[in-house]
Amino acid sequence: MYKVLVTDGISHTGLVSLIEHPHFIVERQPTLPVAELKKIIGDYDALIVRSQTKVTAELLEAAGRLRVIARAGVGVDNIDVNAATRKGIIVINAPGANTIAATEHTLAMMLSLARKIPQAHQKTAAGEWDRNSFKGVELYKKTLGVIGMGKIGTEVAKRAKSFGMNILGFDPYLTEERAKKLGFTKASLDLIAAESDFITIHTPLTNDTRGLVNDDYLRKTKKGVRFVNCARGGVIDEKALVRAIKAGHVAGAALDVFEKEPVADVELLQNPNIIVTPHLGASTVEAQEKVAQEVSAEIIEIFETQSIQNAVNMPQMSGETQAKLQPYLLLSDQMGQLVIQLLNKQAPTKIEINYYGDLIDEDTELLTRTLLKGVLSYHLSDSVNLINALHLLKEQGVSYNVVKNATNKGFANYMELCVSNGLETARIGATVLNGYGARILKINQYRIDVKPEKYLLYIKHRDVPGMIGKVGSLLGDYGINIGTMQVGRTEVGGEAIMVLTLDKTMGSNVIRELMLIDGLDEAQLLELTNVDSFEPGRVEPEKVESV
Ligand SMILES: NC(=O)C1=CN([C@@H]2O[C@H](COP(=O)(O)OP(=O)(O)OC[C@H]3O[C@@H](n4cnc5c(N)ncnc54)[C@H](O)[C@@H]3O)[C@@H](O)[C@H]2O)C=CC1
Ligand SMILES: O=C(O)CCC(=O)C(=O)O
Repeated sequence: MYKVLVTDGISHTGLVSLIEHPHFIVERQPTLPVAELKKIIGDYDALIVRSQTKVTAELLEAAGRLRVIARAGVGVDNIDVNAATRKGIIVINAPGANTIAATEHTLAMMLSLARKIPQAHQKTAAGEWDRNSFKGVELYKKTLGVIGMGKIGTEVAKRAKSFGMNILGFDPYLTEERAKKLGFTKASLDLIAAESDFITIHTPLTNDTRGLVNDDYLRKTKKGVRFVNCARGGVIDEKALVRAIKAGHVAGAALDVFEKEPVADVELLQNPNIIVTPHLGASTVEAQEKVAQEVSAEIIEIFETQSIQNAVNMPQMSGETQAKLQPYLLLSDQMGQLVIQLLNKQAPTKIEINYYGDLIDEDTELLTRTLLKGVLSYHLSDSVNLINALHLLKEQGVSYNVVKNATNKGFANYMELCVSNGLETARIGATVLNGYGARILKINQYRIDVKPEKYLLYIKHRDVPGMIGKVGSLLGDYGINIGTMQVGRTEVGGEAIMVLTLDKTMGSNVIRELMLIDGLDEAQLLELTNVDSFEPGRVEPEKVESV
């Protein structure tokens, strides 16, 4: 028998297939703090949560037999996916099952904002008959800027169009053709700011989208613009939003999600031009049944047939293949993450993967998917997984090609990932060294030898004396410790690169200062999401991995 623990408010009807299944015992608990959950989690094989339960690394330490964590929804930001992956626990979600609920909530919020319905309700319910204070605006013939044209963004835009709105959409994966086909205009963020009367957010919260709507962006928006956020708190800088509303530049905002939930910020809650709901986007009977049905079916499938549909991390592999490919999986994901950052975070149109050495005799499908997932996850976040990476690639119109080369590159195994957007190309080559672990051996045309770490500083410069000292001393001035440093060049005195591993992140001000160094052409902080940051004082033993 498999024991499943269900926390948070998950639909009973949606769980019926699991409850009635002879091989499963389902037990329910209310939302529990980590300390309480820790005491019981060791008894369970699967855990089903919504967004309130925090599935932390600390909790997972106590989860001795847990094989599956199911998020009855889309965003898995309440789950430490890296910690789960490290423990070999599959994390699944239900993408798409709450799209309509979140879409309709967004429209309800937009209409409520336009017509001040919550404010009018409050006054009328209190016994006042005030017909003067609540004059609204129409959506008809207004421009709606949609930031994030994935499942929800697209559905919102379709419905807003039927209100007679003009739609401007921004998404790195939105093509002119798709926008045209749907009757929208593909726009830049700046065009959305300049033209929109309403702006709605539908992106996940990523390094790129955190604080996307900040003071700078708000300054570029049209006076009187109204914001809706039913995606993730943190994409809009709440303090900046309140400032812009108080200054009379932004007319109002409708927020379902917040930087910190439950929200307690009185500046937000008591502002007469801001309306709020407590993260209700997915809270419909239908969506809750559907997300619970989807994760129940998936849990049954995983335990009964070992097949996985919507794994957010990686599928469980068995036996020989797992042992052979395991050392390359993390590296492949890291290569994907790095290459897209080197491509200046532009969506790719073409990807080429080359395998050399021992790898050409293996079934590299899983590595290919992991490399592609690494590339796509920069923009698609939790929506992309090993199962759907190829499908999403096709959907986004990105071509990819895999080549197994009989020649070797002087290493027992070697992988090269090359990504292009039609104008620029970025390339990463890497290997797993027997006894030493993963190494990045090539960035674009330059040879290097770098162990992947959380923060990598990539610098392009002229190969002239003194460059290393200038960079090192500037970082020292900011208290940024350098872990390792590597240089690579194609010819003496020509172009060169420097790659430094850093013990902590750095601000854009440091990058700006680096760029002032004579002979330094480019400086970029590359960040890996699947590596823990270095803790000062901790000596990292070299991992001995078999290839
Ligand atoms: N309020 C609520 O209860 C709910 C909130 N959500 C949240 O809504 C968000 C969107 O969900 P879906 O549409 O299902 O996901 P999706 O993966 O289908 O769409 C997300 C889109 O955002 C785009 N994107 C990523 N980075 C971007 C950037 N920097 N600028 C512009 N676009 C960018 C991606 O390319 C993708 O097309 C997620 O964060 C999800 O967790 C989803 C359901 C309910
Ligand atoms: O479970 C919920 O109500 C939250 C839904 C959500 O935010 C998501 O699916 O990403």
